[in-house]
Amino acid sequence: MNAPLVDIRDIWHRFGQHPVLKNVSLTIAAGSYTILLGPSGSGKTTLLSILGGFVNPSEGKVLIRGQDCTSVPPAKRPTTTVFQDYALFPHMSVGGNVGFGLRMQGVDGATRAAKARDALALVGLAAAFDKKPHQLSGGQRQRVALARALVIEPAVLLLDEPLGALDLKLRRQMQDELKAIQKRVGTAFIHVTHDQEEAMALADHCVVMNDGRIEDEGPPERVYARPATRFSATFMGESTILAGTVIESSDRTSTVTTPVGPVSLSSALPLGSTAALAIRPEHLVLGAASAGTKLGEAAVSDVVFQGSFKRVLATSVEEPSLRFIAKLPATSIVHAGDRVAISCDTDQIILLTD
Ligand SMILES: Nc1ncnc2c1ncn2[C@@H]1O[C@H](COP(=O)(O)OP(=O)(O)OP(=O)(O)O)[C@@H](O)[C@H]1O
Repeated sequence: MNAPLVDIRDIWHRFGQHPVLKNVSLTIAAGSYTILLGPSGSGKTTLLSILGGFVNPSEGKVLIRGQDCTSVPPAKRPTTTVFQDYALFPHMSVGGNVGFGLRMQGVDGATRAAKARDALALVGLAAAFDKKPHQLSGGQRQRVALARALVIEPAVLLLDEPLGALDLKLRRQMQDELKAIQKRVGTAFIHVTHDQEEAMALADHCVVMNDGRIEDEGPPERVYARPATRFSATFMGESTILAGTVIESSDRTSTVTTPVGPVSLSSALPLGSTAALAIRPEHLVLGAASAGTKLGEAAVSDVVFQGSFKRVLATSVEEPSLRFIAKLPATSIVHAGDRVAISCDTDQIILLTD
């Protein structure tokens, strides 16, 4: 197997007494798009700052291309960071901004201008070379920041909430562009966000962080379909969670008591252990009799039309603290106040390990 481009080993980080990263290890493959996803305070930015050389970890190592970079200052390591506020120089032209890093490296003016033009072309802004940052839109300024980072050809590009300042529509547009640019240049991107849709749209490799630890990591399709933990199942997309105890177990099957009655699974689990089951919204069936697992009756509390589908919230009649979250076709006829039978395809029940 090829050595990873970035190898993060056993990182702990404390601000004062407070540990914000707790034994984080992670490898990043060359050419990959990695998303660090997690709620506010989970340690994403701290990890990115350690990768960029802005923060020295309390313990652990960062190797880039096999070299120990843990204590190497930002300008001397093969990484560049794109910050959320872009940090463009307002008095300098777009071309000057993009060529700035090369100027710091002592590259001559003609080469700088040529490389800055190429980098601007790469992000679709060739015509903006002589403009000033204030003449550009938010999305364009974001692309200038990206060109400025890419022009110095880093091995790893670090992006801290790069789309955070954009409105939702532009944000989704820029996601497509970011992904296309990353594939074009082939540089490894490591991108911090708390937006799970952004993670699913962009990542080859998604790292779910919670309270200073990595909860789950893998291709977003895998993290979504088979989340490793309960946190991952609720943070990367939504789930209905049923918690219970294993009351029957054989070589290949188990039965778990849940607030809505016993549920059989095709996995062997230790008798008496606790289990959490997650069901994705698109796998819940409302109303119509289903051949799958019956989950009792529920009262529909809210129906939200979302264009291509309806998001339905319903409260279990058997266990009022249990809330079902379902996603139904936009044409479904369902109203708040309806009482419906709930079921799901047994094969789609996700067993969570924590
Ligand atoms: N310079 C600092 N001094 C003290 N505590 C800090 C410092 N920077 C971050 N923290 C704390 O470390 C924890 C992790 O912060 P971090 O910014 O890494 O999280 P995050 O997941 O990136 O969150 P957000 O999405 O809000 O930026 C938080 O509890 C934060 O308050």
